[in-house]
Amino acid sequence: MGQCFWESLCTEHQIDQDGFSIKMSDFQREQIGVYFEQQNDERYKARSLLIDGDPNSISEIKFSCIGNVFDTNCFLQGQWSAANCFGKGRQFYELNDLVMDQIRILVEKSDQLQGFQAMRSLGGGTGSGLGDTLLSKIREEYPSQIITNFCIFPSSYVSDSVVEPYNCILSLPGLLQNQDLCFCYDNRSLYNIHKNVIGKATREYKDLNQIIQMCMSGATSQWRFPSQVYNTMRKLATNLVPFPQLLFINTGVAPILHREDIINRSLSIKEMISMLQNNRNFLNHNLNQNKLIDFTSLFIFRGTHQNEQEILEEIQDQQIKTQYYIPDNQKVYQCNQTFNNEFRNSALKLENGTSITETLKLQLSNFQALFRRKAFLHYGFGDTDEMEFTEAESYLSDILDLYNSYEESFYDSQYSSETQKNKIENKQETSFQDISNKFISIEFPN
Ligand SMILES: Nc1nc2c(ncn2[C@@H]2O[C@H](COP(=O)(O)OP(=O)(O)OP(=O)(O)O)[C@@H](O)[C@H]2O)c(=O)[nH]1
Repeated sequence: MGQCFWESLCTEHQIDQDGFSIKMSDFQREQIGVYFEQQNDERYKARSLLIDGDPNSISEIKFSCIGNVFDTNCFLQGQWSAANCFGKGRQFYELNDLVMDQIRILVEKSDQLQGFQAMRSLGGGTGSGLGDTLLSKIREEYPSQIITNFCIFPSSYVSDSVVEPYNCILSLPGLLQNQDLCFCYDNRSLYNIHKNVIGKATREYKDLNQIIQMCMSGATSQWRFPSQVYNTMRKLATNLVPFPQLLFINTGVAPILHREDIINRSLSIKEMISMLQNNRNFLNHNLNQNKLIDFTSLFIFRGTHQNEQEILEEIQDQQIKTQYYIPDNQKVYQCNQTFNNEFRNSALKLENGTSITETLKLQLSNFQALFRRKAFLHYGFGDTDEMEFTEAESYLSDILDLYNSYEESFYDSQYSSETQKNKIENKQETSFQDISNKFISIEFPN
């Protein structure tokens, strides 16, 4: 996932395998310092650390085509894997200090720190456990900085490890306490997208990651290229997260087609918006589409600039089914830089709303199916005791209740405003009063 992301960045900013710029345009250069640091020899180095318990996946990146874009100090690895266990991932004590030292060095090298971006999977022991420890250490040392997470949610469709729901749920309390924004990519939905939309049932990470690559490249494009809309991590986080703790972002992608079909195809805005209305194009599927509400959303269009007013009108026209909890909290950002320099145009919808709940509910029920039977606990979960399992379970249940209460309050307020409206209309008929402005009041739950 990390490799895909950095490959995209190198392609879109015209950086070659050794870190040299190849005909970089001013547009591509202007914000390049956000992700790359220019060395004295003109080469660009990624501002990144690659961390793992065991050396295998790190070696893969080190010897890949983008291996030279990373500084040798960026690769931080232990000697063994966390064996799919959250508690063991938290016990990589020797890595903690190493990583924090390198983070301090990277922070010192930056002129204007925007925040931290983490990429990890929640199903394995290292991504969940070590990720949890490191992010809480970062929060402790840099409390005012924004922390953005790009997380993969596990699925039995893709992985063979049965204890992944434990790791995922155990890592959620830390995620909610220490982070500001979390982009969620559900492996079950990614598998379904490949099977149902592209027509190729695959469990191969390289296939699943192609869609993730498009999402991550798009979601970070407003920081990487000159932009007026949410051009820092903080602006994106403050505008996409209206309620603390409801910080999970779902992503819709258009187009999702065979790569060969996409490259030479130009899609109209209307076609892309229509694709983004379809639940099948989201990285967290939710079948309960009619009842969903959006708190906030950002549409990102990549490719040739279009008239923004027309885009907004098209969104309004097509979004008959989507319900908005907060009025006017829907923004559009257009980026001339195309995805990977190969798509003519593409679009994303970053959405904070109740569509994410299906992924969370599924993880919770998979966790409960194991935990009720105390299954696999005898393998030992490192320093994690049963109380921590129970607390993590109730933490997520509370979050789901919160989503539910927002949904209910929205539909209650809609119902009461409908009743109000009917009353007003009845009154109009009899008294012929001119009521020009009708306001809909929205009640916020406690
Ligand atoms: N989509 C996608 N999922 C991945 C990828 N790599 C791992 N996963 C998923 O992430 C989970 C396991 O993560 P790993 O990265 O193998 O585990 P880890 O975090 O290194 O932890 P340990 O192996 O226990 O040390 C499983 O659910 C995998 O299906 C990837 O490149 N793409």
